[in-house]
Amino acid sequence: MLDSQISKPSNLVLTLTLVASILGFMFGYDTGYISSVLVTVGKDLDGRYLTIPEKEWISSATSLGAFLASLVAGPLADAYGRKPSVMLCDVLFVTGALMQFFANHVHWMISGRFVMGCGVGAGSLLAPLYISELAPGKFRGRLVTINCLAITGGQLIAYMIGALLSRVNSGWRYIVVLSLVPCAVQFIVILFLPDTPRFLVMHGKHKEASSVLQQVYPTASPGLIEANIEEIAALNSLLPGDNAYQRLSNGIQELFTSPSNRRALFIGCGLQAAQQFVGFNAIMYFSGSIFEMVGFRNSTAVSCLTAGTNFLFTVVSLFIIDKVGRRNILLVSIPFLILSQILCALAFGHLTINVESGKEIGENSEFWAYLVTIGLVSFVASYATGLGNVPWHQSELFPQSVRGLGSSFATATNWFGSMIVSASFLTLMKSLTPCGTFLLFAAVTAIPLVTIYFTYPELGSLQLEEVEQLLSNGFNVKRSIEMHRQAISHAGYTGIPYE
Ligand SMILES: O[C@H]1[C@H](O)[C@@H](O)[C@H](O)[C@@H](O)[C@H]1O
Repeated sequence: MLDSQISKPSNLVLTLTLVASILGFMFGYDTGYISSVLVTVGKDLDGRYLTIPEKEWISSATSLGAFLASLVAGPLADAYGRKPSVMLCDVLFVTGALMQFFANHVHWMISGRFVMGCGVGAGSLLAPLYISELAPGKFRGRLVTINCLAITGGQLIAYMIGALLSRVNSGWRYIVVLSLVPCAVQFIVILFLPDTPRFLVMHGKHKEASSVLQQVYPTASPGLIEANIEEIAALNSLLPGDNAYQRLSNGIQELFTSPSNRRALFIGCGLQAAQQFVGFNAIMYFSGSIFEMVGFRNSTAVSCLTAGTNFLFTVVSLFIIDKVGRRNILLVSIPFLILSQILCALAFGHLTINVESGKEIGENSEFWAYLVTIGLVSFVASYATGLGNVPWHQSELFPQSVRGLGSSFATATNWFGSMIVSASFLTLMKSLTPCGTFLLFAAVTAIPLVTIYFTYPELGSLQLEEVEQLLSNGFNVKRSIEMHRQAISHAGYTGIPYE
């Protein structure tokens, strides 16, 4: 009802979306700069070149921290608030960045990446949660996706700065320290912003919650605002329990015992696992190293091509996703992803590469090096259009009572996958050869293609309660496609999933 009162998001909603999206930007920046750091760090740590396991540890420490933090971030945000949790992320970002900036030993660098990773993981859960709880239903889908743009935008900027500073002595330390700027901005601005109405109601602060809602819906009458507060309170009390711990354990029980929640969890975690196990972050974290191996002299600059493609196709995805549908976009983009992986494998098969030294060896033809580049760019483009974006719409899978918890599990699956891929990529390249590694990625990518075909219904145009109903007695893929078709042919449909 409240949604009909407004035609555009209020200033508070826009400001908060932008400020919360700094978490997405930090996610992108911190995971993005490692690609150039790995090739420019030289002998700055422990006075010698990094070994393969050290490189893998430096990149995967962030994913490990993020994995652990994403498990606790949901309950933490429920206990202490979204706002203090975001501020805690900033403290972790700053501590981690300073540890890396001053690092002279590999273990300090790894520890700094781990601490920073804790902030990245918690932030990857908090940003969509903060935005979706404050945003009016009819803008929610689009506002949440601004965070996805911030992630890939952060990665692109990290790559560009990496390329600019690649010839500067110890330039990598400046790339790291620059990340302090957005955190500081976020920490200061968020001090002046409120927590979400849902959190305030959860903690009995009804007066504060009404004042926030009034800023979200400036023209709504006090009566309507009151009714909304009661609605939020009723939804909050769906999960029984006298304290946060009891509600958490009841929530876990509900998530695993209700058939519709179990299916939602299967889809949410499955999509996030697919997003990572197709191997995309092997490119994101190691593209500098890959381009160096195939013989490009300015590998950090060439890497900007992949980060730029990722950003560009995320924009494309945002414009078409609601019309085309989440399911269709995946079913069309994943076959292109597989073809691109096979192309990379084929091209790598014609190059002589020493993964250990990270340098090109032998008489390699430029043709195959360019073909690797084309393969990688089309890998990134097909990924960004579908798998890079769709899994982050995870919160629409779960009913309000277990939304935070369900999203926590899905986010943790994402970081678990990211950790495994980044910790094993160079070892796989060495033991299976680059050709074998990309063939393995192609084989792995075929699994989600088949699974999505049989079990992922089209949810883009459904109301939240309809999602729960749809999943209650099966995956109902056919029915969901029919419902989506009807919704898009319906004149008033705007393509916003929560409307
Ligand atoms: O959605 C994001 C995005 O696609 C990033 O480029 C990628 O590095 C992340 O792992 C993913 O979660």
